[in-house]
Amino acid sequence: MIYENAPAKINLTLDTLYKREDGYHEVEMIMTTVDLNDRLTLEKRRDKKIVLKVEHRYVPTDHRNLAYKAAKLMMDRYGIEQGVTITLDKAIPIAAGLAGGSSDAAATFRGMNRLFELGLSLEVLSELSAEIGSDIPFCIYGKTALCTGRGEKLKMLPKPPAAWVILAKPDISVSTADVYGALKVEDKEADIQTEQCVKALEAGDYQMLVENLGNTLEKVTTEMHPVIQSLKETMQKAGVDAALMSGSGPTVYGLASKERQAKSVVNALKGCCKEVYMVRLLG
Ligand SMILES: C[C@@](CO)(OP(=O)(O)O)[C@H](O)COP(=O)(O)OP(=O)(O)OC[C@H]1O[C@@H](n2ccc(N)nc2=O)[C@H](O)[C@@H]1O
Ligand SMILES: Nc1ncnc2c1ncn2[C@@H]1O[C@H](COP(=O)(O)OP(=O)(O)O)[C@@H](O)[C@H]1O
Repeated sequence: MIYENAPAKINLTLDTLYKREDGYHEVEMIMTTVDLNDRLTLEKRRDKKIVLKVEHRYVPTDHRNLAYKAAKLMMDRYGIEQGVTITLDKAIPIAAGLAGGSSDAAATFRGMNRLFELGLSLEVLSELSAEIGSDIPFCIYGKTALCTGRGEKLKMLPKPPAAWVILAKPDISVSTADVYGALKVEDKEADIQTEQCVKALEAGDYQMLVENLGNTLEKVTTEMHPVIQSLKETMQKAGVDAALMSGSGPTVYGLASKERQAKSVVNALKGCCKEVYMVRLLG
């Protein structure tokens, strides 16, 4: 039996450059992992089936699940003659902008590689995984990276300085495709400081980092769901060092350097958001 951890990610930056001929957006974004993890176990089966066990109302257990897709792709590509039972224990909120499904898929790629002793490098897994999702290559490594192209081209970066992350997931689901679909040129007015953010990571400068977070999709999703703005304001009033929406949303995260500060942000969110997590940056 193989165990794999699937950590959530947050976007420190997300800049959309232009819409490409293939319908995807060319992006430039810095992502890092946080200590909120789905857990997976993988076991071989004698038949050729992929059996996925997940106890969650909104998570499919068939070919629509990204972990299922990852297992199927590995079996087809590497001619694996046995099947696999994957047990998935979800902790990351669904359709939240935290790449839960992508991270599960990445963990499945790594797990299948180990279970069937394929000896593939993370680089090979990362390249293969781009066939089923733009965020999965990043999740294969699960560290801190500058992601370009449609998100699949990676340049690894130093991990961010230690900090607490408060995640607030409002009770709504957001489709990534809908958010990208609603993006207009005017939404790009916000200047996203990718380069400054890279420099802050290279210098290990927390203050510089929190001053240079940004996400072009925040405006788009906030127009659909104004609750995002109010969560951000609640966090700011409670004294976070920075607050931002992650990915296509709707999760808003706040960064805090001190534990006491993070706890008071969690308290301030009571009553306005049911799903709140206080975790650490992993990077
Ligand atoms: C916004 C981000 C930021 O990290 O994440 P989430 O909010 O989903 O966590 C990603 O760009 C999401 O990546 P991922 O969720 O893997 O997207 P995919 O499955 O590849 O694509 C879903 C849909 O989003 C749109 N899409 C995705 C990526 C991209 N660079 N441009 C796009 O326009 C396309 O309409 C595509 O059909
Ligand atoms: N392993 C998975 N975990 C969660 N959702 C999944 C998974 N595989 C496929 N999905 C589907 O993908 C959608 C978005 O998944 P998720 O990765 O949680 O969101 P996001 O891309 O915003 O981080 C969900 O609505 C769900 O139906």
